[in-house]
Amino acid sequence: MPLLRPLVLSLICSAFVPLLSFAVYHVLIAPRFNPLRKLAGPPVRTLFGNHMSSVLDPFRSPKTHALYVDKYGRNVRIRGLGPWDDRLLPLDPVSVSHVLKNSTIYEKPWQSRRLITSLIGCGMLAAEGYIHKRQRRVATPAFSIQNLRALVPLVFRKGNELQEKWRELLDGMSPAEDKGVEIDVCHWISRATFDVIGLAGFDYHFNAIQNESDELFAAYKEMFEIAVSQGDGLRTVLGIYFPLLNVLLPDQRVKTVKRCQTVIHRVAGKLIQSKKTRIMEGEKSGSGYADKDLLTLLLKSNVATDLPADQRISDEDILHNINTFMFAGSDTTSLALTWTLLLLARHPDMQTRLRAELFSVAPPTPISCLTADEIGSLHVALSNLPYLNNVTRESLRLVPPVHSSLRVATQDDEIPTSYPVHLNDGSVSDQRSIRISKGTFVHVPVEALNLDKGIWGEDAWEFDPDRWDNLPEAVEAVPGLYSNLLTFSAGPRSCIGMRFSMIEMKTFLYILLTNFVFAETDKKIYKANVVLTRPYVSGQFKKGSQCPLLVKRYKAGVD
Ligand code: HEM
Repeated sequence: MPLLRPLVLSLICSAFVPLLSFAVYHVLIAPRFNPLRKLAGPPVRTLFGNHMSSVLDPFRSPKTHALYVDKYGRNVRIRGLGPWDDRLLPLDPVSVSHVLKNSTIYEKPWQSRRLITSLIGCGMLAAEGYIHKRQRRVATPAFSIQNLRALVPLVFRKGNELQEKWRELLDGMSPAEDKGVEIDVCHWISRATFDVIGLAGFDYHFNAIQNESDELFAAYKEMFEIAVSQGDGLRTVLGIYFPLLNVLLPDQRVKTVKRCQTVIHRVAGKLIQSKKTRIMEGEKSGSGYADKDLLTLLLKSNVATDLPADQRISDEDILHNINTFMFAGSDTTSLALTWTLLLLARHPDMQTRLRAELFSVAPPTPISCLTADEIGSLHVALSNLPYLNNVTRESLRLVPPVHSSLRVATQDDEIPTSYPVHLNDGSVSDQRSIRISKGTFVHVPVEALNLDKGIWGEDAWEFDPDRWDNLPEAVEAVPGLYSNLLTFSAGPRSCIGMRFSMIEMKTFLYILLTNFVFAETDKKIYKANVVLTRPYVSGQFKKGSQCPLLVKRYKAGVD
């Protein structure tokens, strides 16, 4: 026994010394040689002080970004989690564009990928490199304009079902003084977008507008709520760095995720198998299989004869991507719609103008009686309405559901700049690039570029759909998959579902605004970034995201 003690001590010492050296090197030495240190940036007052909440909290971030541009220029050094984590915050459109275009150099950090993978599997959101490329290639045909057109009738159907449900709610209550009935539009639209993505994604009826009892719906909902819950942050972080901990000592969060995943695996796995069988039977009989949901299209694209065998993806990957569409495609769209309705409630004149434009293309027949062709024509008419287009773009500019994103440099790089670079010593350099070393985090500022007064003009923080008829020239430099906005990101990792969400947004706006009038309640609604930018009622954060609005039936001439 006495002999063991020195042995244990020496073992501890031999583990402790390398660990300490590692920490000292990364915390105190390596940061001194980080080229980012040369850039100007806001001061850090304590050893573990950081700028995360100033940059990420949408209540503060617009002012923070404006102040940074003013004081430190358009490429700013900010502090991440600790002294080892100096990050680049590029507010120069050329620099942001470089980061997003070069997705092999600037990858998503392994920490966020591991967290996403632990919930929904390694689908397109989490995968990198060759695996991501293969998945994106298989999924791209499913999102073509032609294939999405086939999904339009089901979006109309669900929009109409929501409208009928709200009518029932209004009929069941007697609104005082005809002001309208308070409805949490955030909650209801989220149920409807879940229904849409269930049907469009894999032909599955959640029926969430009617009730929330479906087993698969409950599993997805619970898992996504865990993803956005504050929970025990430290335990979650430890689980990311030491995944074995989740296996050996699972906490409540890990157990719940496991339970949800078991349901999803069983129900969605069965769906995948039955679709595969039907596609094969269709091929054998020569009659084909005509369903147009994303799962069918993914499966077909995966067996297409022009796709080399090594480019195909497994059934497991297919399931992970269906999970990914559910995760990436439901809350984002419902939040975009919720924010648009809130903005229109705050600007009744714009709501009236938009409603008039929507009525100008409304067919005389109720939606439930329209043929597929008539719905197709209505969809085309809606796509071409200029004010609807302006309102949608403006809302997506002003409140992008994805507030910002993160990338990490996988190699040393030079990032081009188009504005003078402010340096740490107070000087301003006209250098045309900045050096980034491997391992540096880059904050992708979606909201910041969308709201930049130097780009969009002094009224950039206001809701003004008409701005889109006369944009400042500087807007052209902003990278973006959609209308020079970073809302759907840009480059090879931009949003694959952008067109689909536009169909959903415009259809729902058409149906809801031609049936109802929306007004604000006296509750104050504010934005908070909880994975996505969500509405909360002031003083009721613990109740979760909500957006109560006064809703009443539209009556011609009483608008
Ligand atoms: C208003 C609605 C939406 C917004 C604002 C939005 C926004 C975004 C953004 C900003 C990204 C890039 C994320 C990053 O770089 O970290 C992204 C990626 C993605 N989105 Fe969307 N999205 C929306 C709707 C949808 C829909 C409806 C779907 C699917 C049906 C979808 C599927 C995806 C997928 C799969 C990715 C990952 C793409 C890749 O990495 O290759 N999104 N989205």
